[in-house]
Amino acid sequence: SPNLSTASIQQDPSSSDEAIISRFQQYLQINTAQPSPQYYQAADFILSQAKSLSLESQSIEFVKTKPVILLKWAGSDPSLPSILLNSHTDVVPAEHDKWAHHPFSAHLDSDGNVYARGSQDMKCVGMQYLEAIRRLKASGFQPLRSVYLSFVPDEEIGGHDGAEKLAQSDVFEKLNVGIVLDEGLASPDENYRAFYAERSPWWLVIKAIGAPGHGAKLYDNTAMENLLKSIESVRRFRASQFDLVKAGLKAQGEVVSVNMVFLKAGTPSPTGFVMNLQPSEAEAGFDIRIPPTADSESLERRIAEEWAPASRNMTFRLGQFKQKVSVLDKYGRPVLTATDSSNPWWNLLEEAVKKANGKLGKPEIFPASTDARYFRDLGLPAIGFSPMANTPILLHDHNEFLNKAEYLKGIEVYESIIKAYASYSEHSISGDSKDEL
Ligand code: MET
Ligand SMILES: [Zn+2]
Ligand SMILES: [Zn+2]
Repeated sequence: SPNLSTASIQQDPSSSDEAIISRFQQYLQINTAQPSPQYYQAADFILSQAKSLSLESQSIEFVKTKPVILLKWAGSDPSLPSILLNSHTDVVPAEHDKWAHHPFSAHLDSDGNVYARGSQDMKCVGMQYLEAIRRLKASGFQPLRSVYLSFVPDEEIGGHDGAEKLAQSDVFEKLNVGIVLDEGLASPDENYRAFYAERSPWWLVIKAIGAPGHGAKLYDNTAMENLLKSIESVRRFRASQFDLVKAGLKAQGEVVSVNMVFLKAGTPSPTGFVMNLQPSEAEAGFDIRIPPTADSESLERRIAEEWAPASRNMTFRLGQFKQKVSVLDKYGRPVLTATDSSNPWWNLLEEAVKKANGKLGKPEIFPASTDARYFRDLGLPAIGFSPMANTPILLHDHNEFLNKAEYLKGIEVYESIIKAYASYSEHSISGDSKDEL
């Protein structure tokens, strides 16, 4: 009702800090860890939240058992491009016994820290969108543009059955999205971080073969020796890239990262491995991340010629995770979201964060990968942003947590952003121009 006083808003029990944190905890307590996420439990929870907020909702299974939840807060002018607030529902696994608190207990400690897998990556953001809408609704705000929320599965395993399917669907096309917000990273200092692009993942496996032989014999061309030469070469390259970061010349997102993530070799025996036998095969796996502006062809040559040369009996595979490295979207335009006055959504975000008393650092390239790439590939502007300042970066780490006060502050920041975005009345924006092509 328009006569609702501030006092009566504050009396609404669902808007108390305790109720807000309790809803965050409930979402975190749903075990959506890969490889067997409880997607239906998460869907039920999100749909119940949507109902309490009177948002329109649908659950779409582009792939069976992997629901995408799509919520809508209808704007008064449906002809204007809409806002999409995206978040993923899955989380990476956690080693329970290495955490101070069970990773799905969402334990709130005496400092106000909420411990849980997903507290930073990125159940916080999904719930903050909803809480910001709760506050905007309570204040009587009416959006001009429609605001959509997508809760998507499988981001942590590539997003192929989640955001990628959504982005390529007819359902998505009908949403007429003009701007996408997706995840960012925590910031240890007082400045929030915002991301306008991201690196592409390549997951590389190199394999060496060589003559097997007695463990006591010194000879050339063993699989292990062949693999070790490659590992040394990868390490030199890694150091050259890391040195640029250490010298302050480049940010993490601006160099090629390569990290060895597995080693596989040896002849198994009941007690471990056979010790007096040099194996005939050895493999190593690497997580590589490539900035959009990098020369990926030269990297591919380096892999073929230096890291896995046929002359050293080596082969390599890049599998389904050789994501394209490109500075261009499907229309041949820059895939990097503009962070200058050519992109009104960027200016609106900057102003809205400031208005909520937040500080924003210089826009960056996201060092890992997010679902935002599927939307940028469509030619849409997408900004990676998770409002967590004064917070150690703990995504994918043990004891991931987010402080209650930071979480609550983030809700105010989103309230300000969603208000600014949903009120923005200009028709001609960078996100629309795809229609002209
Ligand atoms: C390679 S798909 C992306 C999964 C996850 N977000 C990562 O960056 O590792
Ligand atoms: Zn994430
Ligand atoms: Zn992640």
